[in-house]
Order: sequence, then structure tokens, then C-alpha cells
Amino acid sequence: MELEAMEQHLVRQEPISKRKRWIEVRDPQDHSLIETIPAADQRQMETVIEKAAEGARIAAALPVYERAAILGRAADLIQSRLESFAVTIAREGSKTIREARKEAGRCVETLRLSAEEARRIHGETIPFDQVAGNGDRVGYFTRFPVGLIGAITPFNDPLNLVAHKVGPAIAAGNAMVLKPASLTPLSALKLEAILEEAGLPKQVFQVVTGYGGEIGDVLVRHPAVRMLSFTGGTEAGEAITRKAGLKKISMELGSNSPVLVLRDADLDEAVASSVSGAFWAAGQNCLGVQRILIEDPVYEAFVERFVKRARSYRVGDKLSEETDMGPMITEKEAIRVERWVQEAVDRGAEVLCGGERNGCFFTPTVLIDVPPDCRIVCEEVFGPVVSLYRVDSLEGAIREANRYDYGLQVGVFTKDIEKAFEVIRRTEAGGVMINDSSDFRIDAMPFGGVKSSGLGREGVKYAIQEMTETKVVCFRLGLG
Ligand SMILES: NC(=O)c1ccc[n+]([C@@H]2O[C@H](COP(=O)([O-])OP(=O)(O)OC[C@H]3O[C@@H](n4cnc5c(N)ncnc54)[C@H](O)[C@@H]3O)[C@@H](O)[C@H]2O)c1
Ligand SMILES: O=C[C@H](O)CS(=O)(=O)O
Repeated sequence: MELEAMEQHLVRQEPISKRKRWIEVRDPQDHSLIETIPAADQRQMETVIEKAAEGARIAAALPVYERAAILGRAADLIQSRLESFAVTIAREGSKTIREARKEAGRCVETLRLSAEEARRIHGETIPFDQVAGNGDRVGYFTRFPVGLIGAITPFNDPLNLVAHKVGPAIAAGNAMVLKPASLTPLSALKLEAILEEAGLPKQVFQVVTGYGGEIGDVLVRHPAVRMLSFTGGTEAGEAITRKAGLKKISMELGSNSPVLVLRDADLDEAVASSVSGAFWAAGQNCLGVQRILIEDPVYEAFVERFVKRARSYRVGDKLSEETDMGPMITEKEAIRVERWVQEAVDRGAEVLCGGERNGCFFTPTVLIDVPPDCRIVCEEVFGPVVSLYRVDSLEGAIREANRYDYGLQVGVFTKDIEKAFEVIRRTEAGGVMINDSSDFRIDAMPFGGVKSSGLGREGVKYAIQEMTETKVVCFRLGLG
């Protein structure tokens, strides 16, 4: 994402001795100062990593019942302080208070799932005698923790995406060092304190705040870090993958998610779900609906209803219960989106609603006639802008859905089971939602993308598989 790249560029330009050693966490809505926190330097990150080696030994030695109890207590503590967590998410980021409450509630769910899955990390027996001559051999494989995991998270879901890394890590007996986004680090710091209050030894989970390109680089390259769990933009993900060296890597990256509205769709459902999916968190959502491909017979009817609903969105104060959509994370990001919209308009696109910026606020925007090579559709907009396209057939919709090198999730609205399975089979994505938009997820399901949208899967049970190694044990009997 350009945002962090710009920030890192600025940090890199300053001599290390002159870099600010603190981060002012400010509310994007009014730039008010929320909290000032330290910006660690590379030496401090190295010290934390060295300390975390002891944390890996402690984590692996924690019996499963203790891991599960700690995670369950942490979930209970957050549940009891849900509003406080929601206010922090809303203030440091872009979410409205209603969106933030949902994220805090999902974090509780993610930690409870982690407590459950800690008890289900199984191996299997192996029938060695499937090969002649091995009748005297019995054995199994088991799973053991990777050790020390380096985690790096994005600004947009500052609590639950951290829980999706640290919950499975603890469940599997790993230690973790996390570098959260420097724009929204406070939720991660609160989670770190909750886990310590729930009984997690301090060395097992450490949050280090600072600038990605500076201290994140240390985490990426350090040989003691045996796995990297990254969530962020594709550009940063590729840069990190090149630097990481020989270690496990999990990449949850960007997308420009499509929704297919077929001629037999329930249009009211398709409109409601796609408007929500397009403008949730001011479009700063990896699963955000960025392109809608509508079959000819229902195009006019869908567009009219979609624009009407988009126009009804109340944009304003994040902490008001009445607000449907808050600001973008910075004015720089809002200006980028404004520039991308203008580029499309200069090339013939039409703005059906929105397109106005006021500081870091950008109104819910609906475009048509966008040339397919405009950045507003071929890159990840990560803002409240959605482009509608008329398609002449299911074949045309699938072709358009697969046009770009992203592949996180797809939504398709149809009542025809055959067409649904055609989309399931032929679209290039990590998830296909039938009669939901692309923006549908539960925290227990496997989650991740193909092509430039990622490597590997999160979702608690699946993250645990990635955060463990298998060990085969074989007994050769009859020699005593
Ligand atoms: N697939 C998913 O599950 C998922 C979920 C949320 C967000 N995202 C993606 O995250 C992006 C938005 O978040 P963002 O703007 O914070 O992303 P970003 O890529 O700018 O930054 C993400 C994190 O990586 C760090 N970072 C950036 N460059 C780095 C480098 N070279 N070395 C080490 N660390 C580095 C940042 O400090 C931050 O903590 C979008 O692309 C969105 O699609 C994906
Ligand atoms: O931004 C991407 C998130 O992973 C989507 S969700 O909030 O987890 O559904």
C-alpha cells in the first residue's frame, strides 16, 4: 500500500540518528492526538527478538490446557471491556463505532476459536506396512510449533487481524513478535496487555511499535524468526518475500474483489450486500467490493437501486451511532483516491454518485464506463469507490472477474445452482460466496487468496497448520 511506502521513504531519508523515536497516534477524523508511543529502532527490535527466543521455549512448554485457559481468559476480558476496545479501534482508525464494535466482537470469537483449536492439534498414525517388508514398523506423525513467528499487520483491522495471528500462534505453542501498522498500533498494544493479564508469559508475545521499513526489515531478515506472518499490501508483501530468506511465509495481501449479479439475482439482496461490501470501513477492506459485473437484463434496475442506496449513506463523525461511513485513514490516501477517480473520468468514466473529498473524507462513489486499465479498477483502490460493468452473459462475467492478477474472494448472486457451480469452478479466488458479496467471512473458515492476493491461509485452524511443523515417528519392532 502506498501509504506505508511513503512513510518508510520519509523515514529512510532521515539519518537514523535524526529519526523521530516516537509515534504520535492521531485520530484521522480531526487529527487530534490520541497517544504518543515509542518508535523502536533496529537495535531495539533485535533485542526483542533475542528475548523472544526464550519466549519460544516457554511457549512450547506451556501445556495445552494452559494455552487454552489463557486464550479463553483473554476473550472474556475483552468481552467485558468491549466498548473500550471499540472506541480505540474507531479513534485510531477509520471505522465507525458500529463497525468497530463488530471488529471487537470478532476478536473475542477469534480468541475463543484459538482456545478450542489448541485442543485439536492432531497427528495421524501411518500404516508403514502399506509397503512390503515393513510389517515390523508402526508409527505416526505429530505436529510441533515452528518456534518464533514474526508478524506484521495492516492499519485497517487493528485488533482482529492481530488476534488472527497471535491466537493461533499461542494455541500451537509458538512465540510471536508483532510489528503493527504505525498508524493504528494502539489496539495491538491493548491486546498485548490483555494477554499478559490473562496469564501469558511476557516473552511469548511482544508488540514492537515503529516504522515498517526500519524495524519490520529486522523482523523479516532475522534468522531466529522461523516464520513470517504478513498481512498488508501486495507491494510490501512482495518486497518482504524477497528479503525473508529460508523461512515459512504467510501472506494475506490485497485484492480488487468482483461481484457477479446474474439475470436471475434477487436484486434487493444483491444491492444491500454489495453496497455494504463496497463502503464498509470507507472501502478500506481487503474483501471490499470494487467491481460489480451485472448481466444485461437487470443492469438498469440494479444500477438505479445501488446508486439510490449509496447516496443514502450518512458520512460523518465515526463515534456517532448515526454514521454509516467514516473517513479514510489519512488525507493523503483520500487525495490518492480522488486522483484515481479523476484519471478514470478523464478517460471517459461517469460518476453516478459521490466523488467528493473533504479532507480525509471521501463520499461513497459509484462509477460506470471505467476503462479496464484505469488504476481505479486494475489496482486495489482501498477506498469507497466501486465500478459497475454491464456484461452480456455468464461467460462474460467470469472473464471479467478473472481479468486481473488478484484473487481473494468473489461474490455471485443467482438462484441457478448450475451457474453458481460454474462460477465456483472457474473463478480464480480463495473464496466464492453465493448470494453474498465478496465481503463475507467468518473467523473459523480458511481465508486467503491466490495470484497476487496471497500465499497460504488464515482462519484459526488453518493458521495453526501453517504455524506448526510435522514430525514422523517410526518404531521398528522385533529387534529386542
Ligand atoms: N488479505 C488480507 O487478509 C488483508 C487484510 C487486511 C488488509 N490487507 C491489505 O493491507 C493493505 C492495507 O493496509 P496497509 O496500508 O497497512 O498496508 P501496508 O502494506 O502499507 O503495510 C502493512 C504493514 O506492513 C508494514 N510494512 C510495509 N512495508 C514493509 C516492508 N518493506 N518491510 C516490513 N514491513 C513493512 C507496515 O508498517 C504495516 O505494519 C491493503 O492492500 C489490504 O488489502 C489484506
Ligand atoms: O481487510 C481485510 C479483512 O481481513 C477482512 S475481515 O475484516 O477479516 O472480514
